[in-house]
Amino acid sequence: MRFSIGEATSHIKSDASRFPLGTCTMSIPALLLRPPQPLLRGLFTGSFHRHHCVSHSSTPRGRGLSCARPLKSLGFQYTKQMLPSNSLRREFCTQTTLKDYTEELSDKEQRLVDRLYTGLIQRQRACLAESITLIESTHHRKKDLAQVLLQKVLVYHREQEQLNQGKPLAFRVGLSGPPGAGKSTFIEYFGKMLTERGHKLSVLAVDPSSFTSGGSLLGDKTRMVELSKDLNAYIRPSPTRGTLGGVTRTTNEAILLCEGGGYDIILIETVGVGQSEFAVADMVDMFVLLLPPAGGDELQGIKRGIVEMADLVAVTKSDGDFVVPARRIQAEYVSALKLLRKRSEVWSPQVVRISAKTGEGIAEMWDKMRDFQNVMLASGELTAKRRRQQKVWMWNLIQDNVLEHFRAHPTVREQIPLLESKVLSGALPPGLAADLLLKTFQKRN
Ligand SMILES: Nc1nc2c(ncn2[C@@H]2O[C@H](COP(=O)(O)OP(=O)(O)OP(=O)(O)O)[C@@H](O)[C@H]2O)c(=O)[nH]1
Repeated sequence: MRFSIGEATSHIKSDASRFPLGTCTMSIPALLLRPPQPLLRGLFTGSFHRHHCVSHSSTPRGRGLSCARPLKSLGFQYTKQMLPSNSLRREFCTQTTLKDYTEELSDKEQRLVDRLYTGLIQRQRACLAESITLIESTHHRKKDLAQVLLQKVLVYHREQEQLNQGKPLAFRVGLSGPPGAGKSTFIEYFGKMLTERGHKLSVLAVDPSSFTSGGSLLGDKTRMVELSKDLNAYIRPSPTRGTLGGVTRTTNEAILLCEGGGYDIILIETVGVGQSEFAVADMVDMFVLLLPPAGGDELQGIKRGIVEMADLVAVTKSDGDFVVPARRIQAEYVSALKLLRKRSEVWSPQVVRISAKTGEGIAEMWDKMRDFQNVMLASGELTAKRRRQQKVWMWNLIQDNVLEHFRAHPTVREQIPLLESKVLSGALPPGLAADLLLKTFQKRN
């Protein structure tokens, strides 16, 4: 009896909620949400064909172990709890072969993926840049190729983490602050300090305005002139494609590529006035907020929620005439943070003062960041946080995908304007309109 991994992955997807966190170790690559055809085929060439998932009569039904090897070689790690019942295991393994419904990657495509992957893990910046461009592509075939590449990188990433005694390969830091807070001046100084200390730093700038303006303000290299010339630093704008899910997906995937490319500190920069920092906070180990030594008015744009997410607040420009206001802001935030709900058992958010002009406080700030990383790692909170983030990431992608499918459904699309106008005019309650649309969607699915 033959079974398909394609079916199996969709099974994992539909049953994800049945496997409680902690009973299974499974990375949830984006591909599970819309397994692209060439991806699946790309993954299963080689070992899959050799370990073809055929359940012979001698194989006890339900053991399902004949599929373990190919799955594992793809980076799907699981424990027995992932296959809790015989029937589930049977379903998992009783399908048609993947080969039957996937086409081959063309030689050219295979060569492209291989070249990017090899270049990436050999730490070639050009290959990293090209790989990120590939994952950002909206072209459907390129999106598929990107997923093949990502899955390869994910497997490599996991191997490297195992070699590193299970410790994360990189420290992921989110950095936010209002316009003019001094983010780029800080990153320039901080980045140089880190590369001089032997680190490899990647700066991914998430710029919500880039979608509408067509440009990338944060990723603009003129903002960090010195750092952009540094061979141990890589600066990259991360366009959002206008959706929160867009931020999550592209940036998350870019993080993975940067880590695969040997960068051990990943800085994700956002402007702290929109929604993107909330998405970014769900993909970093530590969230740092930069605040200028300014009065309430200038900080109006900063959302309260952002302060609550901060593990460290740095008051910038603490030099010259700004020292006094910087001290005042520091004291205000120390008091404010005390009132916030504790988010960690081992870490309380701190407030420091820095100057990227004089360099004062920046080495100390880095020490605090390392302290954070160490205590969070030692307590297990960092690992738990990363696991939670994987789940959030998965659900963000599901939400995005489901909504996209829903809106693209021909009958639903046809009915939306009418039902919307009825809701607007008060002729139909929103709940009923939603039910009607959902029923239409379900009927055709
Ligand atoms: N005195 C002083 N000025 C600073 C410091 N850091 C930045 N500035 C100044 O503050 C202004 C804004 O700095 P940027 O680094 O461009 O701020 P940003 O947060 O990147 O701004 P956006 O690019 O608009 O988001 C510039 O004029 C800097 O020269 C500092 O440590 N001390």
